[in-house]
Amino acid sequence: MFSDHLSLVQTALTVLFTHLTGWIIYCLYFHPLSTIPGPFLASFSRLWIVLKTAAGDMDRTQRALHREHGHIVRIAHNEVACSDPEAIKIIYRTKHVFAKSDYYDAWAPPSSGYVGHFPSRDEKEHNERRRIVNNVYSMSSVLESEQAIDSCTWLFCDNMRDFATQNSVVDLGLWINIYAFDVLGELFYGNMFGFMRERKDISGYMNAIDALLPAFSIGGTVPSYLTKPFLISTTLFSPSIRGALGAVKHLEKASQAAVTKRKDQITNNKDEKRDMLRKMLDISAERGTELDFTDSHVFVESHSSFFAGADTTAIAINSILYHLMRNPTAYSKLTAEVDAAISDGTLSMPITYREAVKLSYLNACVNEGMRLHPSVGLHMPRIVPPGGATISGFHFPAGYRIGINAATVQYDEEIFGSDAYSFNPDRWIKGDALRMERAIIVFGTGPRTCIGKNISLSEIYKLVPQIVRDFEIRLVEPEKGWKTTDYWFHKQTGINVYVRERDHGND
Ligand code: HEM
Repeated sequence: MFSDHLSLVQTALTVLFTHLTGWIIYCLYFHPLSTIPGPFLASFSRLWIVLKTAAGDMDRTQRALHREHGHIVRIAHNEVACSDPEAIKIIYRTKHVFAKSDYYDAWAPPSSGYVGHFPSRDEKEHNERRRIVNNVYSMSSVLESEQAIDSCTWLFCDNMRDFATQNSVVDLGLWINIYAFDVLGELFYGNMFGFMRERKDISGYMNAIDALLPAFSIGGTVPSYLTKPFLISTTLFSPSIRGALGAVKHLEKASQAAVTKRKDQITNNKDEKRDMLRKMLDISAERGTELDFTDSHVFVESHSSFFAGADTTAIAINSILYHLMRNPTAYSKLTAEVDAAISDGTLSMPITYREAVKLSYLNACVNEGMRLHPSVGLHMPRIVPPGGATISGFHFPAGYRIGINAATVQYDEEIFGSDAYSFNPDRWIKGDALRMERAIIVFGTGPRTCIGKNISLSEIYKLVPQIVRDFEIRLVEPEKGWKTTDYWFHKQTGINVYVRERDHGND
């Protein structure tokens, strides 16, 4: 009896071993991607990409891999990372698109309807749904709410003044983050959520996003049949994920209540604000039936902006300010440019977006801060469409995954020069800016490019010069770098600063 069991186990192990050996040999020598270099573990499984994503430093890992192997690296048996600037226009093209891969399924809410712009993988449906709201996100539409952004900027500066008087250490990263949440509250609900007023992470929402990001990033990289079980088991076994989901639910309820309240005010003619929420409610009221754009779509649109838009914007602003603090020459040049523009009247107070974008050195600092530390630090995977594609000299059959990480392509030394790893805003003034711009994918590109880009740019171009004008900020421990974690959002922590209010006398 015992020996029967033993031989059964032996047979099973032999079958397993033979199958695994056969699979590895196939992947290494006969698979369509077999000639592409990369880590051994990645060549026959998805284990490498899962483990490296879980480590939270894929940006550095991928840069090292591309330095070693070139533009094309196999990061799973069926997936490739590409760092070739020339490939951007192929992989993220607008016609015969490379659809989003199943990575994005992990980010989709459990829903039978449209899952939202970001996770949607049905390119046709996405295109139709996005067209309904595109105008609401245009720069002219966002700037109709410029005063709302100003009110957040004033509150931010008031708090900084307080800290300056107290000479206390400020966690700048946290403050920029809560600023970005409050701006979205103003734009999408006509009300700040009160993060800055309360000086805290309301309902633990920021912590909730931090807890969910690793689960979604890893859930997207495991084989697709494991995505759901992985997400369910993390919910069951991780108290922090359960807590995070509770916080998200809480904010969802608050958002729903805000939408309902606004609708009531509109019905009673007590609402004159032309913010994003109002514009979307108007679309729903006027053409909702024809477009199938109901209040619940409006709610998803507003709520998902919180998830997608606050951290990303904060990461960009943090990167610009952090690099300026570590590069005193650049910081002084920017301060001089802003001061001069205020003195000669080309920049008003409060600083307007349209005036700020005309400042060349500010532009250079913004571009350089987002180039060196893109807010999304993982590659954006797509599926090679029918017919296949030739990219960087390799032919890829249909169905395989390929993507580019902004944190690799934006370090390309051919394009950005041998100092591509350094913060050097002057490259945007002295170098070939158009050529460099073509290699920048901070906001993605093609049909899935970021819908909230104009919101972020207006925040960045208004807040950064305002801070530079009103304050002098310096790192508490300049020799100590920030800490970063890369779970799609490439977040920084440890940007502790001293703030001093600048004295402009009578100028
Ligand atoms: C500096 C700030 C931001 C950065 C760097 C950024 C980055 C990106 C990137 C790289 C993508 C493309 C992802 C992909 O192709 O896989 C994207 C898409 C998206 N972003 Fe942003 N984002 C920012 C701000 C915002 C804001 C403020 C919002 C909302 C208010 C937003 C909402 C979205 C949405 C909904 C998508 C999906 C678009 C689609 O597929 O149609 N983002 N973003």
